[in-house]
Amino acid sequence: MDSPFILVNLKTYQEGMGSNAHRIAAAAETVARESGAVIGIAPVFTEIHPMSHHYAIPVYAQHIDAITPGAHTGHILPEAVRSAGARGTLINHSERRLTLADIDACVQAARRLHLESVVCTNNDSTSAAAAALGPDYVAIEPPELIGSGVSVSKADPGIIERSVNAVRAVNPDVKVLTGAGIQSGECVKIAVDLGTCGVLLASSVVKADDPEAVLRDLVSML
Ligand SMILES: O=C(CO)COP(=O)(O)O
Repeated sequence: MDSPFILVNLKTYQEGMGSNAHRIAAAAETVARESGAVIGIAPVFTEIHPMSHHYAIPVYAQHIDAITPGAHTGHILPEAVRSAGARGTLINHSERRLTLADIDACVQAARRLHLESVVCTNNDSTSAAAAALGPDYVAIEPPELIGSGVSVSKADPGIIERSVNAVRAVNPDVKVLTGAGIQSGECVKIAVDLGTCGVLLASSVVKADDPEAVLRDLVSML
């Protein structure tokens, strides 16, 4: 198996901005180096460039828009994310839902620009639909557990298992992540044992007093 992948979404939490964001990125770099896990970070757009240039960790955008260069105002151009140094991008996060047509266009734009695509889904049917678009990753996150402090690995392992099976049946090249309430090494181990290649998480790291300790715990059982 590839190295496990821990992707930390800083969202727009106050605790994930400015110097806090850099503290989390530095912690991710340290723990990734120590453990061999791949720890990525998805900061606000304006931090993509500084983070991708200062830290030896992959940096992801939280969203891209399904547009090409031209007359659009206030959109997130995939080419701009790429040139800011992003390794990849989330697409269709629960807090930034897109139409199916736009998800497809975003996956195609990411492929064209050599950006990794992480399409977020809310159940096993949408996981299967997302896999049909051929992204690099599908990330299953039950919306009701996001930010709840209740881990999908413990509260709903069935949705992870069904999504892994659904994605494999449609396109075995697509890797699966899971998220929502992930907070410990045990949560990550359950997710990996169920066939995912890692987790997508936010609050347990972003809001922690000691993000490095939480990251170290997340990779402790791999
Ligand atoms: O939405 C998420 C990651 O993108 C999950 O958020 P929490 O880890 O805060 O539940």
